[in-house]
Amino acid sequence: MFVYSIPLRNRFRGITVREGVLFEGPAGWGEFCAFLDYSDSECVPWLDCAEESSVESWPSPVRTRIPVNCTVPVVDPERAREIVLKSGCTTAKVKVADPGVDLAADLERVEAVRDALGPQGKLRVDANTAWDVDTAVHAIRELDKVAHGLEYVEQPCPSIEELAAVRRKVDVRIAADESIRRADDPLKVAVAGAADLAVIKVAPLGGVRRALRVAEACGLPCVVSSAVETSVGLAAGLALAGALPELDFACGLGTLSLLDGDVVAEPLTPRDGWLPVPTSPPVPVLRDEFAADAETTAKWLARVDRVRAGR
Ligand SMILES: O=C(O)CCC(=O)C1=CC=C[C@@H](O)[C@@H]1C(=O)O
Ligand SMILES: [Mg+2]
Repeated sequence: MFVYSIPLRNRFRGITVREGVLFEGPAGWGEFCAFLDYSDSECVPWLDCAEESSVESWPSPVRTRIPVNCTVPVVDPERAREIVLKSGCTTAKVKVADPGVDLAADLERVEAVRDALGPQGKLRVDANTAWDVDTAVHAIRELDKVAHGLEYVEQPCPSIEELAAVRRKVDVRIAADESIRRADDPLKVAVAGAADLAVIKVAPLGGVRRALRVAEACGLPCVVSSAVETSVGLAAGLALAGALPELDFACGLGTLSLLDGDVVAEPLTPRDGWLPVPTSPPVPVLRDEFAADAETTAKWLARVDRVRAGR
């Protein structure tokens, strides 16, 4: 097992360093990198996903490449513009509503991203559960105006009931993320009519096969998005996107650029907004540069043991 620690280029989701474990099995390499705020029981599907990659081959893909969005963290407008232009992507996802950041700053960031994308580009935002219903309705209307049309808003509020209420009040499509990846039952969202789209992440859903079953059962158009993994974990997300019977939206898998390094020789960095669908996980080159220190290594190995023991 190799425990890695890679700095992020910009603070994202409250973290500045990404950590995780890579391990090899008969079918190749898997990555276990559940965020540290996930409890041991919430980590079980993440470990299942890593094990699927290392012991089983992935289902056959129905496409060879995946369109991806660039991901814009909560940065100033100039940096946001730079990220979009450098990415080569025609779809951008902008993070909004971070703690302590007001709507005016979000509006400026979104305006800069629209400017960089041009009128044809698609622009979506992700509020990561930050708003209540009234705040969401107000913010979405304002953001939609400066964006000259939002493609969708990801997880504006925490609960399914709130998502459904916002969805009834705004014209912008609602995508569910946390309501799927941190839910006891990922299908409740669709049943409640709370979202127009499902964001599916391969690790929290327990691997490619299980995520395909969730996609089919929820019956909503899907966007596959990453958990900010190295190329080893991203490959599983691409295998999922490659195997989905239908894929009508760019996926949030262009996240390698959020990390200041990677563990493979040929990183899964998008070219002109596309990533290839791999048929097996890439083999990492285990360099000292990204090896975690002894304390971090011990922490992750103990976490793997606890998660294994508890399932
Ligand atoms: O969807 C993307 O463009 C990139 C992935 C991404 O935004 C996320 C990955 C992992 C955790 C998150 O908080 C975040 C998300 O909420 O979608
Ligand atoms: Mg999200």
